[in-house]
Amino acid sequence: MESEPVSPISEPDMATSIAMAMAPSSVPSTPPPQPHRQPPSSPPLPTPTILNSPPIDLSLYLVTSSSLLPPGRTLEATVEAAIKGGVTVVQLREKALDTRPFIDLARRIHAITKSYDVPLLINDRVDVALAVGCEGVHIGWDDMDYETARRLLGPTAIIGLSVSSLEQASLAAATTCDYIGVGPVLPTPTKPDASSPLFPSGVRDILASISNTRPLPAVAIGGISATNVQSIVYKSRPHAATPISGIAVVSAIIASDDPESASSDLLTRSRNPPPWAHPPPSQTRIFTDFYLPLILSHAVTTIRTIKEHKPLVHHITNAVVKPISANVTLAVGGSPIMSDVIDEVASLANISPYSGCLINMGTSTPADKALYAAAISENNQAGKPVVFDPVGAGATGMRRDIVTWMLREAGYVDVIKGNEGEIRTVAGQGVQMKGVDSTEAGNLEEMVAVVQEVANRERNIVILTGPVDILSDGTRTVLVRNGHPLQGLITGAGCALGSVLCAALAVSREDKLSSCLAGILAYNIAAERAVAGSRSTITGDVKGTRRPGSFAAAFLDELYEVTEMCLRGEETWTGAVNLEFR
Ligand SMILES: Cc1ncc(COP(=O)(O)OP(=O)(O)O)c(N)n1
Ligand SMILES: Cc1ncsc1CCOP(=O)(O)O
Repeated sequence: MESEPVSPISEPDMATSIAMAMAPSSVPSTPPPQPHRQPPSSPPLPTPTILNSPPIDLSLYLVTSSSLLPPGRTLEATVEAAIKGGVTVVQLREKALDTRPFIDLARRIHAITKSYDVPLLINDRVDVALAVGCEGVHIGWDDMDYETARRLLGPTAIIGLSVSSLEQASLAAATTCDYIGVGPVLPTPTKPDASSPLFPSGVRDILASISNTRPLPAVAIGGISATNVQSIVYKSRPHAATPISGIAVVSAIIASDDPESASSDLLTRSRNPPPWAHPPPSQTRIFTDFYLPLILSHAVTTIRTIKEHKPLVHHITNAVVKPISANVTLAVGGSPIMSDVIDEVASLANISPYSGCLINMGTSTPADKALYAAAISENNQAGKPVVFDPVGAGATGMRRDIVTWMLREAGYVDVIKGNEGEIRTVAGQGVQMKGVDSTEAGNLEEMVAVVQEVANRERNIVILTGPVDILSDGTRTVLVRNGHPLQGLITGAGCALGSVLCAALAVSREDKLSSCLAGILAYNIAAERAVAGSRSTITGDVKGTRRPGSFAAAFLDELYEVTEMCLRGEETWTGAVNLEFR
């Protein structure tokens, strides 16, 4: 923001400044003709001025749209309630209004915003801003060009520009605009003519692209609601550049029956770091061979903590894998519950300090989206982990749509676990899968890159399971070469790993990658021990197996044995680990 005071613009001056601005800046302009005036329809208004505004607080930016008001509510009452709830900027965006009623409405709204010291900006219409004397405008690339708007409004008016691409970001950074509105973040019915959604990772790329030239204050806009705001703010945060300064919303406030609470809820959620946030990379365990003993010792502690706290694992999963998932959860010390009832998700998310939710879309239908959204939202709010297994993600268009919706709109998932085809689908690669088995056999280096890319995009943990399991949080990556091919012959062995990951995260969330690694190591080494045979601490027998039926039972036994060892503080089983750090 520039801080020079500006002299009030009187009406004749306004006409002069419009004419000057329209003329090429190098050509001296002749005095404009006196504009034709209509008789005022109401008593004369005070001379309009563009105020000398203090630096703008973009935390919660309300954009209006009277057409979305609930029946019986006025825009004036909604704006006032929203300001009481914490709105820090108001933009009047009334596409259907002609100039006269637009100016009249703007004057009424300005009287309210001024009394709360909240800036009022006008969407698109520099003439309306000048007529009303409010604090500025928001303009897009089809509206009046920035330089002209600035010349008309003066140096201290607030002018925001829309940014929907890297190119527009660089054009905006070359101006002296005060902020940018970056969006649409998500698809939104409020602006049907909007360009393609950027999603949080696109917002992040835009912020990063201007961070070295002019790191402009930015608000994210488009499809933001109470359920996704924390996830959007979190995922759109660049690692090494200025984050967004706030969020801009239309329907989440304007269409609400209680705009004051809707606003205060949005503000609180957008300001508070989400309970599921990762610590920054600088505060997480270093993953190198040198630290292997520490990493393994942490794995043992994590598993022991599962046994001690018996976390509740709420499974929203497919019928095929429910028995093995429940048995695996019990073997590692967790407490399984299978429930697909939407009314239960809030209670289950809050029933115990140690719980988590596993969403496995093995037999999903679009009707399950409401259940998934509620489960994610409740667990996000409770700070409980959500593990997502996009089973068969690439098999059909319906599954691809559910995955896309889950990751973009439903909230935050801490872990995405899948086979190669599923993770490639999540990455946006058009993989056609047969049934729910992975059909691709890409090279390892490329798969590592895909896992890292998705983890970085989603700001979470991504696990690709296969002959080599690849885990990444976007910064640290581990390859696990433990496990046995017989795991692939047991229905649900892949899905039930999700139960262990969820149990591990339910008891230990400070370093989610380490917790997931603990779960995978115990799981895969149990499989190896089931094949090789180990001495039972109960019967003293040593019995290995090479056949799937007996493997299923032996695997469960070994999972129990390995996790019981952890409870006793024994680390010997970790001698079998075969890890590679990237
Ligand atoms: C804060 C904010 N950001 C972006 C927009 C979109 O503006 P624009 O591209 O001019 O589209 P319309 O709003 O005119 O449809 C905005 N209004 N506010
Ligand atoms: C004006 C605008 N610009 C980009 S998206 C959008 C509309 C946002 O509306 P909502 O908050 O209801 O999704």
